[in-house]
Amino acid sequence: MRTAAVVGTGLIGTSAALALTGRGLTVHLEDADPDAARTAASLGAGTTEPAEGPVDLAIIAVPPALVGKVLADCQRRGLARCYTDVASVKAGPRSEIAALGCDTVHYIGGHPMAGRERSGPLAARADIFEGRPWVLTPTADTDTETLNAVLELVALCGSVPIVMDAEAHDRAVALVSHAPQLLSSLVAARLEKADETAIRLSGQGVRDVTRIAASNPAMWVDILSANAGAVADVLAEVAVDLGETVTALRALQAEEDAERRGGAAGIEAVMRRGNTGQARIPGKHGAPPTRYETVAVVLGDQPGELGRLFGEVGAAGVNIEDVDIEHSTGQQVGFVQLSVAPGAVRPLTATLRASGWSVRD
Ligand SMILES: NC(=O)C1=CN([C@@H]2O[C@H](COP(=O)(O)OP(=O)(O)OC[C@H]3O[C@@H](n4cnc5c(N)ncnc54)[C@H](O)[C@@H]3O)[C@@H](O)[C@H]2O)C=CC1
Ligand SMILES: O=C(O)C(=O)Cc1ccc(O)cc1
Repeated sequence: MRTAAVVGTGLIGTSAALALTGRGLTVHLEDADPDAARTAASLGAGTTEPAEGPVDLAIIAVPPALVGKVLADCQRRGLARCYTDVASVKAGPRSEIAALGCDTVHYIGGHPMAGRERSGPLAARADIFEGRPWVLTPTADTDTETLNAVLELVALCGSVPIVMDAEAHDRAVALVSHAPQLLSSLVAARLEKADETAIRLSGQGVRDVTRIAASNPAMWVDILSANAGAVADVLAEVAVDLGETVTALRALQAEEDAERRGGAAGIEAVMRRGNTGQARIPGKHGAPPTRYETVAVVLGDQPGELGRLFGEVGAAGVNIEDVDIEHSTGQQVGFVQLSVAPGAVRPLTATLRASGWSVRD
């Protein structure tokens, strides 16, 4: 594949375009909003000049409800030899594509399972897809050339292809993406009118749970409108669990010992089910979950400290698997949690302490 077109140069379109230009492809950028396409081009994502002939692959990166219409329009113009999209839901767009009479031989649905809580080209990054699943939903008649073109796109973006049926995809993302998005928003909504003194106490837990609550509401209305039933099914089950959890918490306040024990058992059960579910989430690159342990280092809030710390960890021959940085309100220090292989915790702690770092026990 040598040439591509990206139609819709928001977060996902521009990120894919950056990944492709980074690998030497020529990418033609289009957007209904010319400013978005110009911004993407200025970031190095490609050119706003139209292609002279059909490109190898067009990537349609517009809101889910517009995928059918935009695909039909691109095919009418003969923009590309093969087409894919990146919409977060797959069954609705597929029905629309069929209803509009699009060419489904040269089209394959796609959904990179990676994103950010921000929108627009300025939030784009070439590396957001690395190691992440990229779902492909071929139609019954998608041809091999189209499948190969999109497999090349997925490989160039560093993602892992997973072929799925569109309905199965939509049920899966209701569980792992769409319901979690709403639950994150619901937890964050509790903070809307909370007392400032309470908000100031926010630590890493509430930050982790509410990160995606910063997402763009308009985009999520589009996504949820196209998967409302499946998401409602998941949330109805959560509502049952919530009801039982509230009952267990009330029981914890009871006078009677037996009732309090029942409450504690209920809470323990929900925590244990959570432990089991959380442990099933795969680690980086879709690998089975790996248990890492953390080394927590206190860091002065000054330029270059993080780089110096990473340099020392690297020199000690330890691979950093993940990093979390926690700032304490009103203090000039932060805590850096380095996730490392369990066997590396003791030697790394000793090495860092020996060179003057403050490592928490
Ligand atoms: N944001 C995320 O984390 C993820 C989003 N997706 C999917 O990617 C697609 C794009 O989402 P984002 O990049 O986040 O949205 P975005 O809002 O950042 O970008 C969408 C772009 O499409 C353009 N657009 C709208 N109508 C158009 C038309 N008719 N022709 C050409 N351009 C048009 C808009 O002007 C905008 O620049 C959506 O289908 C979304 O479901 C997939 C994975 C993750
Ligand atoms: O930010 C995250 O963790 C996400 O999971 C973002 C995301 C949003 C929408 C998608 O269709 C896929 C991924």
